Amino acid sequence: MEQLFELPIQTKQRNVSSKPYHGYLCHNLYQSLGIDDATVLEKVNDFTQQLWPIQGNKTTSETIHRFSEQLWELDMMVRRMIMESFGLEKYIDEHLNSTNYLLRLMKYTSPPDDDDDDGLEETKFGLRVHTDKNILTILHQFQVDGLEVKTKDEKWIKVKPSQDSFLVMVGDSLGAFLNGRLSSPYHRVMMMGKKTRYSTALFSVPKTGVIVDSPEELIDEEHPRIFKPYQYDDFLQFFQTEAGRRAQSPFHAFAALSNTPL
Ligand SMILES: O=C(O)CCC(=O)C(=O)O
Ligand SMILES: [Fe+2]
Repeated sequence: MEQLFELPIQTKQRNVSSKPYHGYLCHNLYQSLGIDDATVLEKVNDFTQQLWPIQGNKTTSETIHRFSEQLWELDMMVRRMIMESFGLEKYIDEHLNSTNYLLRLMKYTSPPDDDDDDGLEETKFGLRVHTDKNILTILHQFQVDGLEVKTKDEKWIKVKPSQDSFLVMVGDSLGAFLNGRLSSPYHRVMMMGKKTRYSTALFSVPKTGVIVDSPEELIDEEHPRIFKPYQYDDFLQFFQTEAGRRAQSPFHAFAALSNTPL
């Protein structure tokens, strides 16, 4: 991670993707590199080739690929368990095959010194409050904490850093697929101390063209359909619009069939 982020900004900016928000991102304390289809070695090689055009970087490619493959296994295991717990066995294969994987490597620098307390919160945001838009996210924060998750009763929980544990987070698209049986939690990153923070996230993302729709087993009189069927890329497009960016819950603004916030 250190080696990647030490590269000059012009180099990191060569990490581009055809999908919005899938390449290099940089704002305030946050920087992030994105690797589309990180479970496919050739695609990881394309990424390292973007950064090191002459000879690529075999060691980095292999490390990223091995890491992604193991997280991919975990992602599939968790999704399988979730589907089984809702009696959706017959959809498991189709569901597991309906996603690609985006790996994000993230670096957060420590906030500037600020002795007076005014406006302090603002400067400490590593990542603003959001829900993930995809299916499932497998997060890892290595040594420095910062990730906070909001509970249903509106309390912020700090996630303790751990070298050997991962956090599994439900995304909007899994919530929609399950007709609201699980919901995507709001979360954010707050940078408090003086240390640089590194984290990683593997996102399972609906493939282009796949319609995210709830199985009929999850829809009945007691559980009416909450979201319209949609294509993930259309949601990303919406998120790029003014209305999408301004909405408190962009996903709700895009796909909810009723106006009552969840
Ligand atoms: O860095 C983290 O721990 C969280 C990252 C995150 O929430 C995201 O990339 O969606
Ligand atoms: Fe997130």
